Amino acid sequence: MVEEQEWVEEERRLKRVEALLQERIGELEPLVGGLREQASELRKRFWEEVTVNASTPEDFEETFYSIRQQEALLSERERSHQLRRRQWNSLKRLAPSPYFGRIDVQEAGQSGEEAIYIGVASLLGTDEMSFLIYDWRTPVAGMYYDYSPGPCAYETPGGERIEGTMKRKRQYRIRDGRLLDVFDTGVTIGDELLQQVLGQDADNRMRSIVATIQREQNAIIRDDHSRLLVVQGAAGSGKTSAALQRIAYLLYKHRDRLRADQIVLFSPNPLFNSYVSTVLPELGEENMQQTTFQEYLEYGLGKQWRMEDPFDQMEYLLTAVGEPGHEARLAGIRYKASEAYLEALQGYADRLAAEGMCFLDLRLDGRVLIGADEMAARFYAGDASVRLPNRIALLREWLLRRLRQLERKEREASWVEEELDYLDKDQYDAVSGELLRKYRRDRPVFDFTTEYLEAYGELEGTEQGEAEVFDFAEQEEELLRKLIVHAKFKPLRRQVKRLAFVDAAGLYARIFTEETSYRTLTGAAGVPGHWPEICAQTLEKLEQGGLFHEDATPFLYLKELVEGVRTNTEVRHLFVDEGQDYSAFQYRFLRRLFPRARMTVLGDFGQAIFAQSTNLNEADSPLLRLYGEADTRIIELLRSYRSTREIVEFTRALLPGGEGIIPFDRSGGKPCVVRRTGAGERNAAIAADLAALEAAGFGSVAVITKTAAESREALEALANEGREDLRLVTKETLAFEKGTVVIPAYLAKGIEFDAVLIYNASPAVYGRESERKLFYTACTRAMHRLLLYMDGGWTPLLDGVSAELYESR
Ligand SMILES: Nc1ncnc2c1ncn2[C@@H]1O[C@H](COP(=O)(O)OP(=O)(O)OP(=O)(O)O)[C@@H](O)[C@H]1O
Repeated sequence: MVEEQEWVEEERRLKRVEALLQERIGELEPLVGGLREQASELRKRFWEEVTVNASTPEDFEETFYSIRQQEALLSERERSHQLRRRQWNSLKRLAPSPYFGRIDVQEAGQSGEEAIYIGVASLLGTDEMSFLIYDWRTPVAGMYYDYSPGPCAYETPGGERIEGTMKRKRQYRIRDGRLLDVFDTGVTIGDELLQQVLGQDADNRMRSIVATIQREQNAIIRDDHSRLLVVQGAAGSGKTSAALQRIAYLLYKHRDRLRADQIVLFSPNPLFNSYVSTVLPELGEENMQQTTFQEYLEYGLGKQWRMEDPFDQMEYLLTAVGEPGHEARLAGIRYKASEAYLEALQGYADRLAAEGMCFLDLRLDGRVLIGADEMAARFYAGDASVRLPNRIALLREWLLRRLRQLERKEREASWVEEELDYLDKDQYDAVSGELLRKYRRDRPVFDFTTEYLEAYGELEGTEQGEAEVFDFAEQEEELLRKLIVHAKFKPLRRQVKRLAFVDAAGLYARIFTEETSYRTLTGAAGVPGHWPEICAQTLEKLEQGGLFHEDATPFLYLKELVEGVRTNTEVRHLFVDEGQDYSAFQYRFLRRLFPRARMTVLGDFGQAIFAQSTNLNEADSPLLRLYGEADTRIIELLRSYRSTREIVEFTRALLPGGEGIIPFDRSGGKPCVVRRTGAGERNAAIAADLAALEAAGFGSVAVITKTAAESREALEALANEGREDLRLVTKETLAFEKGTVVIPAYLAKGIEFDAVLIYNASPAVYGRESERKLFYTACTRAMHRLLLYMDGGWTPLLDGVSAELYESR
């Protein structure tokens, strides 16, 4: 707290700022409403104000200018409405808590010092020159996060370095215009304030953290130079928070050339999307585009594949341990995630330039019209130096031409005759009537035959009029034949245009059938262990029209090597959250997909629960190779903010190397290990604890299970204990809501709860070393309370944890 005199001054200043804010809001309010009405009125009356007359060239010109003038007026109104509205919005956002920080800085060579107040938007004084509040994203405000009192510096937008001395650093807590606290702070940004913020209950939405951004987080937010920024951060260290503030920063800094839709965030699941969706709007920015990798795969591969999603893959791996084929599947997943496999596919595609392309027959009612062999012959007769996708495009053009020829021939086929007979009168009339109408339009029809000939000639591509006089009925039949065949060939043409004549599945399947040729592809690296079994599993799945999750990206990649690459050059910034869950293969894929984007990857290898995970910051991480070390920056976050000190001390003991994780000093009870005999007693204990936690005011509580199957089991068991109100979260759940939920660990990733109850921490559930990270991920979701239940023995994963770090009951 500060001296009384200073408090009075701060209050006085706050009042002044507030008065100004209210005045500005009052001035803008009618304008914002008024302009919007004017613009919408103008839009409604757009055509009334325009004189439309096209009788003479002069009239036409006048009409043209009249439209242009209206258009210009409208867009000017709309622009100024948008600008005013933005100003008004930011003033409204400032009003309840205009600023949260202040630094007093004396620039080198200047005598006086300036008090720089920092808030979520800027506010100019009445002179329109001086800043009463600086937006937290301005360069000068950056010093607030980067320095403690003493020498400081910042870089102007022009790149000039300004040095000075920070004389004071102060924090405020202002709510609804009332000054609640003022702290002068030293090294870190107000531990007191952070204590208060972190001590609050979990929201059903992520919160903005601008007032308490820590120095190491600020480095992530304001990194302007790296092509690839990798953040390896412990659970709860603020990676997702920093990513969202970074997006807000980028949108502010590059506001004249970067739009929110040019930023894409890949998130772990749809539920997470809803969890983070309010942060940017709270900061006055639009949300970026959000997607999951799975969504992209579905878009890229279309609907014809029954694609396994990552959660089903995870369920299989967790539940089928020890079953035949499990190990091979795991080996397959790891191999298919690797750069070696990506390179093998490239080699395979290169070889296809000379031989081995697979095509699919084009068939009409089961009859081969153009055979795969014919296509292959045509394909390989072409110039071998032309790139594969271009050769496919040439083949496509050839196929379309061939189809046109075949279509013409087909008109004489007997099935057409039959179809003609089956045309009912209505269809008949409709078809011929439609045609005739088309060609008679705007013209009085005196000579039926001439009309007909014209239409016919046009369709045939021949000159009309040369032919002798036709019998109409005969011609009509010919025309109908043409239409019938044309309609019949339509799906074939569409198929060809969509390149469906390329047998992508066959090409992919080949890799798993020809071991010898495959070995030559992989060179010295050879194929992974369990190869014959991996082949059998993959082929079986493909034959069923399915695709394992681990095959989806490689399959799409191979398809694109052959058919042409899809890229998105609009996107400028790509954010990958839970980055440890992406494979080296997927990173290479993403880089190719967004060639003009900078990438920010945030993750925690301690939470690498998927089999294809990537270690983000180890010495030979594939991420370092992605853009090269010179263009890559790695930042490590070790301080964990989410959980109490006791929870962090407990959870870090679960991880080898976890000692490096530093808890933020916020106290709560120790984690509690509850041991009961038998599932019935365990469930009763959970139900009783849930009631106690809710009664204690914890609004967001999660019973975390290992799998979806266990979640269903828990839901039923707890319902039998009288808790029929619990909500089950599944991979289909789209919106995150407060309350008490039952959720599998892998869906709780990235999300937090006031209290977490580990449904069953017995060895039968968490018995394997490979489940350590999943267990760790589940436990680290807790902010204030962590309880673990077991019947019978302990999970061996707790063996290394000192008994001092938890309570037993
Ligand atoms: N500087 C900060 N000030 C206030 N709160 C913070 C700060 N940094 C992080 N937090 C809070 O800590 C919690 C964890 O943050 P976040 O979810 O961003 O961490 P994470 O590293 O993405 O975690 P995980 O990897 O476990 O999902 C959130 O409640 C967040 O608001």
